Amino acid sequence: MTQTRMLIEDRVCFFGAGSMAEAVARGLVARAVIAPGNITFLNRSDKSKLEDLKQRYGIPGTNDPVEKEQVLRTSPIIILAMKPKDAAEALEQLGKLIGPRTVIVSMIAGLSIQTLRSLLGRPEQPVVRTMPNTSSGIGLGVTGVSYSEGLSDDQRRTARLLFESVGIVVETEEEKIDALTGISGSGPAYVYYMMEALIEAGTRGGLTPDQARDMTIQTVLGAAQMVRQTGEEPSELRRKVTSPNGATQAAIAKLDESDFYGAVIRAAERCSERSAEMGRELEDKLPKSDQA
Ligand SMILES: NC(=O)C1=CN([C@@H]2O[C@H](COP(=O)(O)OP(=O)(O)OC[C@H]3O[C@@H](n4cnc5c(N)ncnc54)[C@H](OP(=O)(O)O)[C@@H]3O)[C@@H](O)[C@H]2O)C=CC1
Ligand SMILES: O=C(O)[C@@H]1CCC=N1
Repeated sequence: MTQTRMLIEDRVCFFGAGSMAEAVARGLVARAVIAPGNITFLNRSDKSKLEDLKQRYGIPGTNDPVEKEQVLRTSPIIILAMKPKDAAEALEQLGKLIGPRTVIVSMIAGLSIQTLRSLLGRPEQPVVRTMPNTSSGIGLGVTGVSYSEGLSDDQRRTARLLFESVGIVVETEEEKIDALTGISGSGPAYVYYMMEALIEAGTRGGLTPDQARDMTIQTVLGAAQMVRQTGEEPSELRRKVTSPNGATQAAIAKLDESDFYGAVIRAAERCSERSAEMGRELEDKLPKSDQA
């Protein structure tokens, strides 16, 4: 039997098997970018999660310390997918296992390339810092990407392909990744929050929960597609909904009373700031001599 050639033939390990690792891996497998057998999930304790991932996507995983070490030693691409609070310990372990050509792809919010390399104890390791979002799981992700020096063209291409296969990629200077986190990394949560409120308003108005949900989904999808397909600015499209002295104008006035527009901007800015703070908290774990 001939095997289909995949876009990525290298083995990829997700160091961490939570929401974000699952979203990216699910997209990669669904789009036949990489064979499930060439991916490995690693976690610490949650064996049932690994079994569930194996069943749903055919991707193997382990939380056995000896097997984990073996996978980390031999994977040419390792995607860091643990929470920032767990990163220092994991990177200290990882630094002792990898070779100089292993590509480390980090999805960890706030963690700079420099701090990451210092925590690994490998100042020249090829590193790709990314900020994806969970919509990668359905091929509609947005991923910000920054590269360290020392990556070959092939390594860059493969890293880019990992995320391009599950959405759009925005290559940017590393300083902009925290700002990007405030828009696209966390952005889905703001949209879901607004959807929660719309569903609640619908049910308060007498619609069934299912009706309110379906209407809210289609409204958000339709509005996003309108911006994309018409090429018009959101402000212009909003104007077209808003009849003078009509119902929308009354609704927008209510939003303005609560400074909705300002609140969204402040939320995105606070998110970016928090991302940078988390990075500094990780930097503080380094010996003083290694801190920037
Ligand atoms: N969720 C999101 O929308 C986004 C998240 N990110 C970033 O992605 C990263 C992961 O987030 P998320 O997926 O939400 O987190 P989750 O809590 O869902 O998953 C974290 C995973 O890391 C594992 N883990 C922690 N320490 C270790 C270790 N030493 N060895 C092996 N596995 C370990 C956990 O295993 P166990 O459960 O067994 O302890 C768990 O599987 C974070 O750094 C976050 O900043 C970036 C963009 C968007
Ligand atoms: O909440 C967090 O810290 C991560 C970063 C972007 C989305 N989730």
